[in-house]
Amino acid sequence: MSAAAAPHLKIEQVTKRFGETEVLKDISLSIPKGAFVALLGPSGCGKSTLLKIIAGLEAPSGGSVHLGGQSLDGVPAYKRDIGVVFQSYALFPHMTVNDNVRFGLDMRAMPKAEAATRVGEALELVKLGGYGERMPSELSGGQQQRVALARSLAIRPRLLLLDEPLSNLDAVLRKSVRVDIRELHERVGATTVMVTHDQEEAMSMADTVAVMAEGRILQLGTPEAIYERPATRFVGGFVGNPPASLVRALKRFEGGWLFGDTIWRPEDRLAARMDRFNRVDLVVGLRPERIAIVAPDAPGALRAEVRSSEYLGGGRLVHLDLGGQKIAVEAAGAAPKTGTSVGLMPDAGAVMLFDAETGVRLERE
Ligand SMILES: Nc1ncnc2c1ncn2[C@@H]1O[C@H](COP(=O)(O)OP(=O)(O)OP(=O)(O)O)[C@@H](O)[C@H]1O
Repeated sequence: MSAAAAPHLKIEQVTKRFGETEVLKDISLSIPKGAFVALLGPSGCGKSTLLKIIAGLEAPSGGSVHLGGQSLDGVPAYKRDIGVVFQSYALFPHMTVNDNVRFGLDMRAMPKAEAATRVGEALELVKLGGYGERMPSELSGGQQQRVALARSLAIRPRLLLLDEPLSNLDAVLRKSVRVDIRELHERVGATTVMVTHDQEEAMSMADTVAVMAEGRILQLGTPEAIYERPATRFVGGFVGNPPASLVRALKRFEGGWLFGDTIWRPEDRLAARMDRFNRVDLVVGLRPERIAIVAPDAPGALRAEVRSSEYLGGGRLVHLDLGGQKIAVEAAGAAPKTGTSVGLMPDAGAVMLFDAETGVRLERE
């Protein structure tokens, strides 16, 4: 491998135990220079622990971490040249914005004039030039988070780690800071690893997403790949807003599948796909935005009963009962009446088929 192609951050077979509990199980991940990677997973899956191991705030039980080709084994956190932004922005309340941003530079005993230039540059980067003399209490939550980012960037880190950077912000600010951080990444190109449990954040900000569960990486890929081709039922049911509905189907006869107490005869091409696996039991993943509501007796439609609907501004999310299983469908126009039967016509190309036992997606490329 040429030096240029070597990964900037390389995590190899990292494990972590706390007493008897193994919270990270054989994690390997290679991240090229300039990438923005999100570690996405539910609470407790080990993503913060992995971030702390990279930062040097926790030691791994096994495996290794290399940055820029150099082993970080035994290198203390402050010597790693890694910038970390935590969810609580942890600004010093009694210090001005300038002094907060300069903090890491003072720790490195940088000459005053050079430090002042760096502070100015970092505040410009986060669009807070002119705010240097303010106290943190005179800034909004989003601005405070940007000061925390500037503080991390001022040291020109080899790696930027973001631990749930938006979770202390309200819903509106969260969306604008999300765009700010992404645009900052486009301009600065700092290699970034962000931890989040919010799939929308991960999918919209990062260019590579690592979906984690129970101490393992289940899938690593672009947001598009993870959305279009989830490796497992867990990933399909975790990403997407709202995520895919996962319904269990039992084969009744060639071309006829039972969902609870409802028989479905999918259109020929889809029926052939489903029959091909010669299984009696499948989990079918259906994306709410890839299903049309049609007449209940339309050929190839699934029959379901409307339970409720939510108005979402641009459309509605209709919740239905499919032979005792839940399914959600995005619909434009008026809400279908609760209690009525409708037909659901999935876009055959977007139907995902999973092994009911292992959860692994069938038809993997
Ligand atoms: N210092 C510790 N001692 C013992 N157990 C710990 C310690 N730190 C974390 N754990 C446990 O390790 C598991 C993973 O924790 P971690 O914080 O990495 O998860 P997470 O995916 O970041 O979750 P969250 O989003 O809730 O922070 C959890 O079960 C947690 O209780």
